[in-house]
Amino acid sequence: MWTHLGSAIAGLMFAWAIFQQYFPHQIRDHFSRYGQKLLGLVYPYLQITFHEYTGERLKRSEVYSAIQNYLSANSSTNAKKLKADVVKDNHSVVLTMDDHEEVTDDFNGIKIWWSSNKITPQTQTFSFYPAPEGKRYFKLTVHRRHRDVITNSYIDHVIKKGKEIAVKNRQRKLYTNNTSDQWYGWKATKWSHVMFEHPASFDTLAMATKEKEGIKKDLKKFSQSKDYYAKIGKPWKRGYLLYGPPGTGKSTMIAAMANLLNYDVYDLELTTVKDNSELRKLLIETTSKSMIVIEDIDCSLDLTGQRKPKKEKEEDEEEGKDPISKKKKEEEAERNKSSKVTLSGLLNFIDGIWSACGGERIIVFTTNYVEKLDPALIRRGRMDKHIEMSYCCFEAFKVLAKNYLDIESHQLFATIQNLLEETKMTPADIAENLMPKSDDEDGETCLKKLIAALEETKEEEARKKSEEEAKLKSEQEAKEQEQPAKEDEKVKDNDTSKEIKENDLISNGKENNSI
Ligand SMILES: Nc1ncnc2c1ncn2[C@@H]1O[C@H](COP(=O)(O)OP(=O)(O)OP(=O)(O)O)[C@@H](O)[C@H]1O
Ligand SMILES: [Mg+2]
Repeated sequence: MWTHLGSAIAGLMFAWAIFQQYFPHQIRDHFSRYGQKLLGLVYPYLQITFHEYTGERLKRSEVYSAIQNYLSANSSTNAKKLKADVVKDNHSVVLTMDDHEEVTDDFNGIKIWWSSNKITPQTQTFSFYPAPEGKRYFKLTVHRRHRDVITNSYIDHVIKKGKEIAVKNRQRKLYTNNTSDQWYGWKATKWSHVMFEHPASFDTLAMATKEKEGIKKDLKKFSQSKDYYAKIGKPWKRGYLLYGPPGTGKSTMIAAMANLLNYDVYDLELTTVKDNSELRKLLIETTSKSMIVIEDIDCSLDLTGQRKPKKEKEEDEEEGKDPISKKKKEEEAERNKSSKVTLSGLLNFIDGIWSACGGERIIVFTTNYVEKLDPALIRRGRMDKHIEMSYCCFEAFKVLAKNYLDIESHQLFATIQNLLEETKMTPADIAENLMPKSDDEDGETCLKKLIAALEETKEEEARKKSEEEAKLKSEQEAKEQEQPAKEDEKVKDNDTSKEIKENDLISNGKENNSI
């Protein structure tokens, strides 16, 4: 019976195809409605299509991408024709279904057919531009009696699994913003990117264990709190302020954070952003699961909203000598004249309505001078967590010794611990000393080298301290010497003014008498 029904359907479909091809469209239109209905009565299958591009702005459909990922995982054993895409460090190859291929899937015993299709546009005119790509879509076919299972749970299952596969396959990116004159023309992009391949992790980050664990916990909690943020009615984002002297690991920490959460990084150079509206356009283009980083925020924007290019002082010295750098500097100054990213613009970006688009974002500011920042910029709620990156403590040193020398304990550690408590050395300097410079430098030699460097720093600090104390003392003495001299002058001044007053009185009296 099923074979008869099958051939009847095939016959009907064939007749339908002939009809579509040879009859004028007026007649076709007239019959098509009835034809579809008739076919619908006997055709026992349900078909659902998922197009690659949807909406007027031709945004690539997330559902389509998820299905593509899901099917790639299933189809490589199933489909006969596969397409190869190279992903992740250009090393691994992901196979996806080729156009016009069909695969089957099984969901709780239900058989589902998936086909990948492409509608190629028919262009008759000659054009210099490459022919537009066809419109791709996936078609799901299943028996009608499973309609509820498919629409209620199977499609959700496919999308969820597809997204998980995407996260696993994803090669993360490091974006930097382009200047707006690069935003126009062919292939205009607001952000350029390279693959994000920084090796830093929380394991290799040198800092006190308790603090480190606290930050890791905070980040993990944030990334799993989608529902919580929705419940309290706040956009799903969190601000981090990293502050501390140069070389204490602020940039390293950002890389470790991105690696922990598997996020992209948008490194926003504010000095090249013309105004608030440009800033908004840039940020709207950022995707979720990302970190937006503004390094050295104190150099990028001053409190009045006037822009200051980075490393201005260093360039000033060079500028006089070199005509090229002078020209560059003039151009930069010209650009900055028209730059109007203001503090309020930046605050809007942090907590404005549109900053919530997409969600799951971490905003990080770094600075060497936290005291220079406007309190409005860093108040809790905007920069939710303030992290001080400071000079190397013993716990941080132990991480570095393990990373650089594979040493977890050593008799010299006690000396190093004492010295670290008495001196201020950044993890960057410690790391530099611990790194073997030649093959014959073993772990112990490097530790001794570090001890020597720490002792030198300690002496230097002591010398500076005593110099400062001597300076303070001499200033104090100078002040004290000035004091009696001033008081003498005051007394003298008082005497003279008394004399003048007395003289005035005498002369006034004379005048009065004369009247
Ligand atoms: N806490 C740390 N843990 C591990 N390595 C560190 C740490 N701090 C510094 N380093 C090492 O020192 C180098 C410089 O550190 P990093 O660039 O992170 O410092 P920074 O605080 O961002 O400095 P700046 O304020 O100048 O930007 C890094 O490449 C890293 O190797
Ligand atoms: Mg840095």
